[in-house]
Amino acid sequence: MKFTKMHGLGNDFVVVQWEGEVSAQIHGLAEAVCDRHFGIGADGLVLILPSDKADFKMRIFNADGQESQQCGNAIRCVTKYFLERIRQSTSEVDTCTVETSIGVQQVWPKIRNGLVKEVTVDMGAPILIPAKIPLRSTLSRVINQPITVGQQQFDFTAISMGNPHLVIEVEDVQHFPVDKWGPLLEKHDYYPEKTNVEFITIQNRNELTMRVWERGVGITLACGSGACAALVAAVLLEKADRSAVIHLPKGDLQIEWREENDHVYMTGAAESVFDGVWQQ
Ligand SMILES: N[C@H](CCC[C@H](N)C(=O)O)C(=O)O
Repeated sequence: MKFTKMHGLGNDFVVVQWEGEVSAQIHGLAEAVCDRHFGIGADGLVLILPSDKADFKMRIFNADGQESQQCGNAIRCVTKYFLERIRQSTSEVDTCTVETSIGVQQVWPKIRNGLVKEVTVDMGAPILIPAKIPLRSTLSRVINQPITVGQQQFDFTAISMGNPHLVIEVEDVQHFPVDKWGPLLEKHDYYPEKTNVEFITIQNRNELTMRVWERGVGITLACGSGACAALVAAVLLEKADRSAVIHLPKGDLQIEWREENDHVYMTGAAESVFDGVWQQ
């Protein structure tokens, strides 16, 4: 199986232009290729498939083998792959559409000398209704509500970007024990399908810093859908404007939540690292 190793701000993926049907074996394959000692090593396996609704279809499988509904960093990577290797676009600005489980998403890359350096993605509208996240709550939406894990109480905001997120504002995210609280919150029984967990410190109304514990992966260097959820949470907390830069350990994402259509737009880099062949 030919693959391309790619990443968005260090959130890394094995990208495969998939031929034929996707069987149940895909879960075991995802786990095997993502293993950082016995496999290729990645946060996820991403398939590029034909689509009758968009230029192509993307499916994302976490390192634990489970499929997710959404992956912002992966959309930027597969857009780069599609435009450079499939369409072989030469224009400075192009656009294409990606079918994901939330529908058809439009993307706008910046192209220099035939190479895609940065991509803007329409990540759709945030979902706040608990039943659609899904989240066990009798509230109409969960903003800054208490959640307890291991005798520790946090205030959290619950958002879906197609995949579930739990956002907590902390004093100093750079020194926060993400590895201690992330796994407990990921599996909290408020979230029947588990959740991605974002910890944020808000510097000002247009700048915040985020670290993430991803569902089915653990600590990753970046989470695109998580950065969208973090901006939405900061706006709902009335501590941020609708456009802000999100600082992640290895780079920034620009996130904008537009009033006119309620959609969240994410802009950031995407890189190819190497091509390879998976023997097993
Ligand atoms: N772990 C996530 C999928 C990957 C999302 C993240 N890598 C992104 O860039 O959005 C989940 O289970 O929903």
